[in-house]
Amino acid sequence: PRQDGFRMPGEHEPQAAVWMAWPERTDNWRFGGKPAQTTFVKVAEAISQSTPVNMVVSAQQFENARQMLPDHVRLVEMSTDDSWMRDIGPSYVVDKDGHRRGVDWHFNAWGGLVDGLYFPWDKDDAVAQKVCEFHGDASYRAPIVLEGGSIHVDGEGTLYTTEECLLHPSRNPDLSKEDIEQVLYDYLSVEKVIWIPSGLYNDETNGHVDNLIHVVRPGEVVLTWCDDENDPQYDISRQALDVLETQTDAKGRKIKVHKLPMPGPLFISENEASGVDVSHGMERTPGERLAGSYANYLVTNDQIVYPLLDDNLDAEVEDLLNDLYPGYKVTGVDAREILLGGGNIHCITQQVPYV
Ligand SMILES: NCCCCCC(N)=O
Repeated sequence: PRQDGFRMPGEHEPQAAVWMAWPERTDNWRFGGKPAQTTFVKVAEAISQSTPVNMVVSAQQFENARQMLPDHVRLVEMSTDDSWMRDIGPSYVVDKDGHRRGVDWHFNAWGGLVDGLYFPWDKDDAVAQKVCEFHGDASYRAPIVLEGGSIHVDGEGTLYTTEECLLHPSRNPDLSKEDIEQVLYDYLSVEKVIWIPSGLYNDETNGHVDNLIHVVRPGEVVLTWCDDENDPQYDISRQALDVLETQTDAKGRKIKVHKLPMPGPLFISENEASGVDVSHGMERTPGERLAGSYANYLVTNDQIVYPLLDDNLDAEVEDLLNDLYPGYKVTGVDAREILLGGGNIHCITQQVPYV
């Protein structure tokens, strides 16, 4: 049903909790998921300085996760297929009277039987409703396949996404661009969708927008930028800039674009690839180009938690984020292990709005 009066708040708005899901899938996380688990602990510890963290974990990993995580991180036993809470969790909407509910998108592991990353994905597809159930919030099944990492909103009617992902035949092949826009209008109360042609080069999610841009505040975004005209990212980022600079947002504002340097380029090493079980959906071969992006950070209450990816650029990015987010705490976490799994800090987190 339409979410009349319910809108998806921006990530910069107050949050009650952030959800994550404990990594253990050995065909996505190398060496039995141990390095990734250590990284997830660091991300959870950083976020929990600003917002309570709930960590979904399997029964099998419960004891280990309990030992590795600080006591103030709450564990919730729940079945999943993998750990991408941005994509399998609910996209929360709120109304003016302090009510909230979750939009529960269909999930098909980033492409289903066309170019999905694993099979099956039914446990992941059930997570959004269970997260809402935990909070005693209603959830609404939306009539399209969509991952939360493929959309960014400003909370004031504008939604940013990529055509590469939302119009990919592996998601909703029977729906037109207009049909998909209508669902976004109906379920998130957005008034304008800004369609960026492609996402980050070689991103296995088919170019999720959260790996290319982030919304700093209404009317202002960061964009992953590359100045090497021989790099495939060069044209992709210029196409995105062209769209962002020629469109206006839902409130008629010109969009201010801040360039974030692209890390690397980064490639998976022999050692890193060797620790992953063989998989039919995910490429983890030595020399594979990694979809690294500093835009894949989480805004959570008074803190920015961003990925440390490239020794030559991390400090510059921290300065940029400090300039863009005055008054926020800016925390970097070494995110190489998350990147090896195909995403980053924004992809492994999902916020619940404070109402
Ligand atoms: N291997 C799966 C990678 C999923 C990345 C998720 C995201 N929101 O970018």
